[in-house]
Amino acid sequence: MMHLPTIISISILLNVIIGSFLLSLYFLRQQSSYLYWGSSCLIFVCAQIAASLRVFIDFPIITHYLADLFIISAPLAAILGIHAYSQSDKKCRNTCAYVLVAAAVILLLAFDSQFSQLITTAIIAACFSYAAFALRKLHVKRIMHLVLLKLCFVIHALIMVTQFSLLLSDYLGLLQTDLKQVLAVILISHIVITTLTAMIWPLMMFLEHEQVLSDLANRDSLTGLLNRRAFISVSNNYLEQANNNLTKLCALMIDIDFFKRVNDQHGHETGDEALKWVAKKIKSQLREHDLVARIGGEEFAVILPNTSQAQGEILSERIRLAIHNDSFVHNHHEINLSISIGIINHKSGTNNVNELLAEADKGLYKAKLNGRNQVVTMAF
Ligand SMILES: Nc1nc2c(ncn2[C@@H]2O[C@H](COP(=O)(O)OP(=O)(O)OP(=O)(O)O)[C@@H](O)[C@H]2O)c(=O)[nH]1
Repeated sequence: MMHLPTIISISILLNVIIGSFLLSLYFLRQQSSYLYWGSSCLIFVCAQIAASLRVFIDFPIITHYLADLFIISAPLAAILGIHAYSQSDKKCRNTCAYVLVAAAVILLLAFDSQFSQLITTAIIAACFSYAAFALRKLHVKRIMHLVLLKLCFVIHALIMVTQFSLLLSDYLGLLQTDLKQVLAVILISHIVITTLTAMIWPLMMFLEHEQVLSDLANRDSLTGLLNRRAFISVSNNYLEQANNNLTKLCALMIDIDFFKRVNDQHGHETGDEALKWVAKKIKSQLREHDLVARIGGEEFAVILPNTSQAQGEILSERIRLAIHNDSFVHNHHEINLSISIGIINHKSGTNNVNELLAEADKGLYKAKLNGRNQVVTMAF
């Protein structure tokens, strides 16, 4: 059997560290989800300290009543944290306050009886079930962390439902056995899983914000493709590798034909949707390690590593046909789009991707002059 005081001490320490970290993030970024989650960790610490005092003092208003209120407040604060992240915490704040006030009144009438434990357990079981449900509102890219968090809440809710059933059976005199051991195991699970939940949340938030910052710096916000700066930086690495390994690499410059007409005839919003559609079409024809970026208004660039000129031409033709043979449909309007492509195969020793793109651009210019909707290959 695990040593309960040791587990409580470790949990208090971890929750103090995580809670303080989240509160300092709140003061730095002024995002209330950090305030709620930080408070949730510190309230849970207060709950553990108040409940642990039962061994030393006989003062149930603190060791039972206050401890129970803290135990209920911790998941309520976590729920507010979830809603604050999806900016829907205003309505939820009142509901949480009502639950807390109702619990405070009911527990005041029964805080020194077995009944208080039943009420506390029922409320936190409901809180954890709701928290798992509320997570659906979070739009995060790291699904794995979200699944883990949901799992923690669901397991926690199940543990609390088990405790509630045992306590109720005992209260009604249906059980002949001593519940002490089982309740101790449930208590340990409650402490461990709360601490685990407190650890997953900041990790998920941290990685999520890193992703947002990285996207802001490296991605085109309309299409989600790389922007010019990130594209040039990664392409130069690809070029260096191609030179070192003596492998072939192709660069493509792609431009949508007569795109001004799309904007003029259907409006800028339709033009934006058309850009997204073309970006998707281009990406759908590429391999995972090919690079694609939107480097200008209606201009895209592609780098194909480990690709010979013949392979690059086949792929360019595939991209062109994917757009030419399909129609972009928006607001019930069917719009036929086409693209022109300039392609160049790199010459060993070329170490600046801008040189390659300039050559591919010459091919693109020729394709436009020749009547558009075609691929033109350039050679060094
Ligand atoms: N909707 C939308 N339009 C854009 C964006 N960036 C550039 N454009 C438009 O793209 C059009 C580009 O037009 P042009 O450079 O004249 O070329 P084009 O009409 O595509 O003709 P060719 O390239 O010669 O075939 C302009 O009307 C720009 O306003 C954007 O982010 N969204």
